[in-house]
Amino acid sequence: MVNNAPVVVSAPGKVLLAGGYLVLDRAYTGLVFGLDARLHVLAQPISTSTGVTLNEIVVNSPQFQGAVWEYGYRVTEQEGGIQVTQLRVDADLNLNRNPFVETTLSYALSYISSVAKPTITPASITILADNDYYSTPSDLSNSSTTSPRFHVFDTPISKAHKTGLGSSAALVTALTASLLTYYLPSDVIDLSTESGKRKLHNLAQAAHCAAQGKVGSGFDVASAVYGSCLYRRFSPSILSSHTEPGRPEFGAQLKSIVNETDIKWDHEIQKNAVKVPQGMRLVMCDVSHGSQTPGLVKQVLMWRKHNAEEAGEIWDELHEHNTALADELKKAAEKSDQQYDQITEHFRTIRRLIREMSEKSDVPIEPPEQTKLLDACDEIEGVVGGVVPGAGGYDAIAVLIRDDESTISALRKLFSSWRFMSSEQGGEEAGGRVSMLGVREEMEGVRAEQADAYKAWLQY
Ligand SMILES: Nc1ncnc2c1ncn2[C@@H]1O[C@H](COP(=O)(O)OP(=O)(O)O)[C@@H](O)[C@H]1O
Ligand SMILES: C[C@@](O)(CCOP(=O)(O)OP(=O)(O)O)CC(=O)O
Repeated sequence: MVNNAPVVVSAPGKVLLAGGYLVLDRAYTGLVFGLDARLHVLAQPISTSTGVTLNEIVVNSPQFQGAVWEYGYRVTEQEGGIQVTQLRVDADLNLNRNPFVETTLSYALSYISSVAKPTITPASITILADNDYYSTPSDLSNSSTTSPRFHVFDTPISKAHKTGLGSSAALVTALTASLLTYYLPSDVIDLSTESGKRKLHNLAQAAHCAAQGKVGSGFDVASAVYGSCLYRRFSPSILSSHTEPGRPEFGAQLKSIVNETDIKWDHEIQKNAVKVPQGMRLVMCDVSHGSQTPGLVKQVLMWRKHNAEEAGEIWDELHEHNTALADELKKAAEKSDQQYDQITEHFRTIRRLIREMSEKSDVPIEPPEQTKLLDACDEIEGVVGGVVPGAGGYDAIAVLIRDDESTISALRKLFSSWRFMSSEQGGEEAGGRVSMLGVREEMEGVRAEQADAYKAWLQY
């Protein structure tokens, strides 16, 4: 029996410490850490005083201006699932759409109505992002003022400066999880079990790929569900042949894909392979106004295609050190006499190989400005090693450090005077600042939260 009591689910952000690009290919794995910056999604019955029509789901993201999206929904014929339509869209149809929210609603509600026949009652959904997902003015000056739990920005979400922690994957995962928990009884899906998590993973990957309009490796959704892990991707063909929401058979096809009725998903999640030694932590640093690097993946893959042998050698060597890094971290976490020299060596080799890949492909994965910054971090006592995470470029660095005040304040001091010049931005004036985010690694993935802790956002 479903009681539609308020539900809150959170999912972590991510950093791909090792395995960028390689993880797109099933032959390789990615070392991904979940982060303690979470995206929280509240689902609750809608309060009728807002003049809600019969079948309506209202989603809002109260940290941003104008971030309210209202949707109508209806059951379609021929097992098409549930069709979701945005209501009251402005004259300019593109004006205020949120493709990640809209697609996730279509996918999750279609799945829900295909596995059981619950009444999809009107609901209010609230999205809250931990502060480190976006640069706030206090980050930019590296000051240590205490900020409210959920910072309210004076901009629309499209203008917020993202710090690259994977907000859309965490949002899609937490939204999917909260809808599943809100509408389905626990004997149909229970997210605290392995099989429940697996279904959540499959459904969130399907929704995230559809919303993005492309099939990435899925490491971000995987870590949002499972937390830190060594990840091997699923075969893209699993998601290549289903129809669109609202079309005949969509609901039935989605149910079969998510429940693995015909085809088994072949992703691999190794939770046990990933550890951080006690007394160490990851630090994420954001380069404000760093250039966007959307074309990197295309260019790297094109280079690999045309230089298969050369690329293959670099990728195999990189993979060896990526997995060795994970192994050494785990070993250091499991024994008491802690020696980090091997870990430092793997970081350095990984960086050398990434630079080689950058040069050969002519893609700025670890561009010279990032090399300078990472080298300067390496000089600090207590820094074990650092890399450009994920796809690299100018946006961020990730550093493994000894978790003590002296290392952290030495890094802060370094960043406080650092002016970042990317050649793409050109000239002295364009220097961005580097700021240390408050986030660190976290092992846990998706998590059911106590609704009481979100009282200020509950309608009753
Ligand atoms: N707090 C939020 N509230 C509502 N939507 C969000 C929020 N955070 C992210 N999103 C959705 O995710 C999109 C950002 O996704 P994307 O550009 O892929 O960035 P990221 O790399 O952080 O995942 C936003 O445009 C919005 O649609
Ligand atoms: C290149 C990649 O392997 C890693 C990209 O990692 P990022 O962390 O840079 O990704 P975004 O959050 O989308 O910016 C692509 C992939 O695995 O999908």
